[in-house]
Amino acid sequence: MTIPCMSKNQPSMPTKQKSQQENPLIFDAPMFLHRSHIPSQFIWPDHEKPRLNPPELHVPLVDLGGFLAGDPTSSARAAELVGQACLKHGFFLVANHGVDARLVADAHRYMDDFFEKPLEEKQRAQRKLGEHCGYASSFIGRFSSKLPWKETLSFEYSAERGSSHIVEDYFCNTLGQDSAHLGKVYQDYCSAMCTLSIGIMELLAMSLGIPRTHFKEFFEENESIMRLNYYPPCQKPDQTLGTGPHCDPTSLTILHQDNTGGLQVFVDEEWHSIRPNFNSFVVNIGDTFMALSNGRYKSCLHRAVVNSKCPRKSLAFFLCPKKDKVVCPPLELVDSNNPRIYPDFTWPTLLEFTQKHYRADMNTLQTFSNWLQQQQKTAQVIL
Ligand SMILES: C=C1C[C@]23C[C@H]1CC[C@H]2[C@]1(C)CCC[C@@](C)(C(=O)O)[C@H]1[C@@H]3C(=O)O
Ligand SMILES: O=C(O)CCC(=O)C(=O)O
Ligand SMILES: [Fe+2]
Repeated sequence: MTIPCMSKNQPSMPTKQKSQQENPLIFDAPMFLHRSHIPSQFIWPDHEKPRLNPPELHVPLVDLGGFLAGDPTSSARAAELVGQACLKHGFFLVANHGVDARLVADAHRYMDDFFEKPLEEKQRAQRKLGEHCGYASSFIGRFSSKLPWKETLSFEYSAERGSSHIVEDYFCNTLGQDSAHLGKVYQDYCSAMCTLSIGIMELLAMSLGIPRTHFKEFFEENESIMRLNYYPPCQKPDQTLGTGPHCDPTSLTILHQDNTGGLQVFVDEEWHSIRPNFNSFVVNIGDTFMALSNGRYKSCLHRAVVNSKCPRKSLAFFLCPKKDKVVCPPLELVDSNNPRIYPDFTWPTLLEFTQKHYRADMNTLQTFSNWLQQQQKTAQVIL
């Protein structure tokens, strides 16, 4: 399958994973802390460098208490707030969300357990080129420039019947039995995120004026991605980024950031910070939901900045539909005034596009749509 040359975002083509010794640039953050400069691969272009003290974005705080208790008035109010946020920038906060505070605290605490392990232990879960699960340190070998100042651990969560131990099994099989406690916490955490996501999907449907079970049923057996983001302190935080500007290609992101701060959203032509709030989750819609809403709601450009004082941690749960689900907006959202914007696709096709052919940024969905239609034309010519 020939891939038309992508923009500069095209990741370096998959090559044999270099061993630690062969790879001249290992992102073992403490190594860099005592150097006066950071490696050039981590220095971002001037127009993308973070600015000091950005304005704060006042993101709507949606209280889910009444909705979760089944109160119709509170549910309608919550749906209205969600809809207003999604028409503006696609970001909102949820409070009284029903997720156990101890579980959130453990999920953060256990991140330290993992990311403070010696590099060779973390590399037991080394992410392979072209795959989306595993441990990655700054994506060395995957991208050749604009490397993010972060380490990540990503793994799959499935709500399908019979997959209730998928996260625990991943930790045990990948990191060994002494990481079983990590697997248990993140299994429970992902299960709580799944429940919260399905509730938010009801509110999104209500806000779009379609049956409240529509998206709930679409995502019932979701096969989602959990990502732990660990941003080590950086001595030149004004020269690099923890996570580059992007829209999430996924459907819905439920993010919990620690009290350090660093999440920024691009609204009204300017980067805005989102103040940390340990008792709430940051929720944003992604490209796949933008396609499901036929473009009514926009997935929003965001990024993460780092600092020189302390590490920053965030937990991102990316809701994704079951592999065989076709991403196609409900008929209520398509008419002569609102023609289809994006082609039908399945999530695995978009995911593979971001893992093998295109570094997710602010144009992923449109670039993917163009690529998919080109592929389909090529296939028709061959047949
Ligand atoms: C499907 C995904 C790809 C990324 C992780 C999830 C959702 C967000 C994507 C990402 C964070 C967008 C910015 C670029 C990226 C490479 C990163 O910085 O991690 C993206 C993730 C990825 O491709 O691994
Ligand atoms: O760490 C953050 O605050 C944002 C991370 C993010 O956007 C992502 O992982 O997609
Ligand atoms: Fe993101």
